[in-house]
Amino acid sequence: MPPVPPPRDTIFAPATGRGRAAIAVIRVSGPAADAALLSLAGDLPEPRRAVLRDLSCGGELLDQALVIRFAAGASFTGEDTFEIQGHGGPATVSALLNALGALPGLRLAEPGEFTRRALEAGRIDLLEAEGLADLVGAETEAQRRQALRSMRGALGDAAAGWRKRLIRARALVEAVMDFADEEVPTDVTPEVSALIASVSAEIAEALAGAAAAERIRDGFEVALIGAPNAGKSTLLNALARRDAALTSEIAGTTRDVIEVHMDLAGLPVTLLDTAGLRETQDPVEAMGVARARRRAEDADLRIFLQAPGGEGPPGDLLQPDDLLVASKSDLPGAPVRADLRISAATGDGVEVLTAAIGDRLAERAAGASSVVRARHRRALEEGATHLSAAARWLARGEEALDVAAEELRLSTRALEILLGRVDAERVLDDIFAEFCLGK
Ligand SMILES: Nc1nc2c(ncn2[C@@H]2O[C@H](COP(=O)(O)OP(=O)(O)OP(=O)(O)O)[C@@H](O)[C@H]2O)c(=O)[nH]1
Ligand SMILES: [K+]
Ligand SMILES: [Mg+2]
Repeated sequence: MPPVPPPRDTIFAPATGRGRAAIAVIRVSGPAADAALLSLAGDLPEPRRAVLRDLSCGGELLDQALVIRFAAGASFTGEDTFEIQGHGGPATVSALLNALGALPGLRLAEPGEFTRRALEAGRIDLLEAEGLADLVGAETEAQRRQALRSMRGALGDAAAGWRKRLIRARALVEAVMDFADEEVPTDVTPEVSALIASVSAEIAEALAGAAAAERIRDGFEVALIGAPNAGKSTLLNALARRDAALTSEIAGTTRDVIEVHMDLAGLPVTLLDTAGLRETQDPVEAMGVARARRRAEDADLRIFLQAPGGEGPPGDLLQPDDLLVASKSDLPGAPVRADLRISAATGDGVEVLTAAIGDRLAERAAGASSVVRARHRRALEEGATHLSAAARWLARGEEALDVAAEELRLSTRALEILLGRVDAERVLDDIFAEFCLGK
């Protein structure tokens, strides 16, 4: 006899954020959900109907709340589920959570556990779960749009289509192999080659937009660089609208890289304030300068600041798209070669600079594909590698058909890993660690 699976816990968690609020939503899912609702509300309402109920525990009234019940098979998790839309005060939420925790078979959910159950029940697939995690975490407009596309299956649909074509390609190759010594009815090589070429081209196109998509998800890095006292930290504070970095008239004030996260024209941006670039005998400042160079090199965009009479741009750090900014435009001094002029002290030109940064990043963001995670990119790169190997073996003719078929199988497998149809367990913990409680 197969071992009997242990009875599944019924899980509950607040689905809305902590703190004072008009309404808090608490979600409950699992086999004991109906019994729990019956005990709290005194009856079992019809599914998918919002009903007002007095919720009590041991004769004590806890809240008057809206309750919605979802039956197994017609809920997000696939299980019996109900939601309480109660009053949002922290004490009310605590009282409801305590009451739920005291009921038999109920326990607090782990982060992401509702979504995990939805995935296990086949209500959503791995890529949709990832999109959902991104949507819950989305802080800017570009992230919201991208996550919503992921959640609605943008990459999943494409990958499923590629997989189908590659399975056909492999079936064709294997059919020829089965005819080994007989007359092959038709030459299938042109169709197989065409299938491989078209899928390869589409994967290559998706991969070309991966870097931009990953940036939209994780944020673009923009580094402020320049000589000491160019006004980098003062500009950072002006852009962040808060005192994020120390500023002073002493050259070499900033040492560590200071990061400020912000929403710039709908795009997620991490601004980096860095140590002023110069030769220095001070070992700690020298470490700061080395760090500044490293981070500036890795950043998506560099803003080089030059104050009147200040040092010009270093030839080795700047790239064609970077911005040259003349700083402290309120001060007299010989004009320097620059894309624009700003004064962080008066605020002059700061908005123009923000717009220029936004334009440059928006141009890059426009090239984004639906390959939003490193996991997706690696799976597609692997698939593409096996596809080009398959194409090479196919070109060798009949004696290499079995190797070509094997390479086609491996590329299909890479797509299945992407889709979460194989090997999903391995990535689940990473994905669900990102979720907040109650999702
Ligand atoms: N007049 C004027 N002074 C400025 C402006 N921006 C910064 N300053 C002054 O210039 C000095 C240096 O500014 P910081 O922001 O510390 O310069 P920094 O580039 O971060 O310097 P390090 O961290 O030492 O590399 C401070 O005294 C600022 O008040 C500006 O737009 N106009
Ligand atoms: K300074
Ligand atoms: Mg500074």
